[in-house]
Amino acid sequence: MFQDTTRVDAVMTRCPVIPVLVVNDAALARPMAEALVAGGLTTLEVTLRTPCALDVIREMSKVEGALVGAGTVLNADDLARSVEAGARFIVSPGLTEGVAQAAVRHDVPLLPGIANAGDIMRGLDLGLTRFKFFPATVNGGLPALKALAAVFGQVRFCPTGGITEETAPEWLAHPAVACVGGSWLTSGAFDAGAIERRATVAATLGS
Ligand SMILES: O=C(O)C(=O)C[C@H](O)[C@H](O)COP(=O)(O)O
Repeated sequence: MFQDTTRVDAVMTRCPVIPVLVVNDAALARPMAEALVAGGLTTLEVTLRTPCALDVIREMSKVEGALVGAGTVLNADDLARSVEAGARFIVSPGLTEGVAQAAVRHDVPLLPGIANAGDIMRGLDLGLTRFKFFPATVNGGLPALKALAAVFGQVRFCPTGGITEETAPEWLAHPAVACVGGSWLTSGAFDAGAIERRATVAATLGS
């Protein structure tokens, strides 16, 4: 299997931060996406962790400038439903052959989660070189990523899990880190102004 690295890189390098979104109310999808895009974050990961997630993907995809993908994709069915709803990239917490094959079948960029060297080696065997490092902070943090990056020179990462506005810059400073993911942009009660302000800060991190 072969992954078109250029397409995954296009997803990973648009913005330094990918907001990881858990949206419980589809009515909030558009205003939330608009606030993030207004702040400069245009790559949006909608987790399939709420019943309305596919509707959220549909709604957010209507926002001009937004590149909307699906997160928490656990199997080939999740992936197919996400693509059908309009997801333009797929993020999974771990790496399975089923999800990797489905991404090739549906011709959609995939960012699968890895946690160790063995995961990365299985990914390389499947033709993958771009991974989400998950859960990043509890999994050894930046020292662990540095150790993995030293071995796998061709690999690029999107660390996710436990990263904050304060800690994102130290991750982004590592050359193997293309972007980071995080839920801090939209945490708390919905507040479009606060989301836009946080996005504005996040959009310039690492530059
Ligand atoms: O559902 C997924 O696939 C995930 O990516 C899990 C978490 O939503 C992210 O790891 C965000 O973690 P925090 O920024 O620490 O809240």
